[in-house]
Amino acid sequence: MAKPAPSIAETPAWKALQEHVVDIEQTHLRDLLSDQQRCEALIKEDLGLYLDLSRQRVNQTTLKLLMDLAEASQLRSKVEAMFRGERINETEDRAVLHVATRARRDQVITEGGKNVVPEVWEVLDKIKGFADKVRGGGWVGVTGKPLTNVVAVGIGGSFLGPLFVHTALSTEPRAMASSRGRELRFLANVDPIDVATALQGLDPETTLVVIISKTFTTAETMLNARTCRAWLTAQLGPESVAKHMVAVSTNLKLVEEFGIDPVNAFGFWDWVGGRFSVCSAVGVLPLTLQYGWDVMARFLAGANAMDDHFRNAPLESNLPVLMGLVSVWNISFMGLPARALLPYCQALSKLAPHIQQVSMESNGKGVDIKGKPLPFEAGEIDFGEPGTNGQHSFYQLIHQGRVIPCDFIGIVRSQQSVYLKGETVSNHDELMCNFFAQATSLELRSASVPDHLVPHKVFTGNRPSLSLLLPELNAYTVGQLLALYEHQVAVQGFVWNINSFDQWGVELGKVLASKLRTKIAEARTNSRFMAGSDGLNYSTTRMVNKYLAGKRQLVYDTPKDVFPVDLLNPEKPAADEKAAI
Ligand SMILES: O=P(O)(O)OC[C@H]1O[C@](O)(CO)[C@@H](O)[C@@H]1O
Repeated sequence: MAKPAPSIAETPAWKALQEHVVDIEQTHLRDLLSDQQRCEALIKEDLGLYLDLSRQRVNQTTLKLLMDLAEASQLRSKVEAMFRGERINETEDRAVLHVATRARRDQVITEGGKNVVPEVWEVLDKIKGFADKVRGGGWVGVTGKPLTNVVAVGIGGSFLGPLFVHTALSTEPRAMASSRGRELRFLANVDPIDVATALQGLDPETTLVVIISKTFTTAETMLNARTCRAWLTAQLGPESVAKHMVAVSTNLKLVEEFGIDPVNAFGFWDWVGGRFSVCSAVGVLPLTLQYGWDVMARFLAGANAMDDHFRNAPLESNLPVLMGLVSVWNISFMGLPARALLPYCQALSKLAPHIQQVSMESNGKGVDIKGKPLPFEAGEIDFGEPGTNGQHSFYQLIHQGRVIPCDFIGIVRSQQSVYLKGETVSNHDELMCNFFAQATSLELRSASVPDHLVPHKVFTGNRPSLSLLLPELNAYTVGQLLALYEHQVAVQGFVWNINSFDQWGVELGKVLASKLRTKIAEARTNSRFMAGSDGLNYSTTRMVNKYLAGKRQLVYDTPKDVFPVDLLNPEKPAADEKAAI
């Protein structure tokens, strides 16, 4: 039997980095920053992006050792295997080809020996054709009105990426112009409050509902889909589904069973992971309906440019590779498992929620790709908020509490320019002053204060961060940014030798929720509280009974086969309240 490959942690490259930590710990970041040559070596410019890694606790030796680690982990060949369509998602026996969803029409990317790019473009052309019709009034609702509102129903990867891109574009002048008079909303949470938020004020006659689910089995999405269907049909009749509901899925059979004409379904493939699916119909359909094809074509081109860079640029100047290796350094060697994503741009307010899923669902793993327990902790704890809001929230901890590596993201030209007469600087310059100041203040050590306040006011500094400057935030650069972070996460996983493309950890919760659904339905149907014999532990049984007793009635009213219109009408009491009156 072949001897199992040694863990990456047993390689000389890993051990050399462990030993190197001692050297770095002796050097304060302020001193590292005084070496201009070092700084130059750590500032990279490509594709119009400016990446400054000089505020990381690394020197040229660290970089060299990280390159050795890349070599030891066979990073290059793993990246190639991904682009070549090999089944690197071993536990699901799937290729990982989200890069194909933004391939140029003339590119060749194969899966199972077949070029998949023509199929990708078939769907993109279908999206363009459909969106042009809806936007141009060639596709109207059952009552003949144009469909100006879109509600995208989906969760996780079928929600967070599209929301991130929508938020990034909704204030961009060109995208704003092309979306005038249109509205795009999202419905993700199975909480009926989210239904109310998503549908409130919308007229079903002018609303198109897009159900987005890779599997078309996700419980939350399917209940929300049925709820939206009930909302539409209650007011427009069952025939409205054909005109007001379309779907995005890999499971076209279930789409049809749901009642959506397969002609109005937009497919994708099992080789696109949910959290990497923004550039498939998952994101491109709702976003093209909102912004038009030209905008979305630029978004795809931006992501594609970053893919080319990731595949071809030398490791030493490869932006996602460098970001990935530096984060592995922070997490696995410097003992800094968290990272704050701090865009100085309100339009990037949904970057952190999206990257949380991309990163934490991908790399939150405890075993290597062959199933062997990892001798180190993989994964990164990601969180973030746009500056300057974050400064007035959690930055205190970042400055004087725990050490959290920060990604500062700044934009050279704002989407929205304001410069008031009498002000020293423009509003955007004011924002960017904070961007520059925050990165600098994390590196400094200062103590010029009265003695008794020294312990409180001292900044130990020496806190790593990176800065990324984008020339502007438009569809193209949003595509670049998305792909940059997707690939950074892949680099981490390749180095740790884990499978970044499965997500078995989220399955148990789904199974238990389903079991509880059955139990709660039984309790309500039979008008009885749960007993210890119901297969749930004491704690759960007690809390569920508290919940059941807390409702105004243990047993439901007869369920409604139409949407409770009063949910969206504050004038009328809700159904539960009526029952209690
Ligand atoms: O698109 P689907 O199949 O509804 O899945 C939604 C999400 O659920 C997950 O499987 C787990 O939460 C994600 O990976 C996925 O993005």
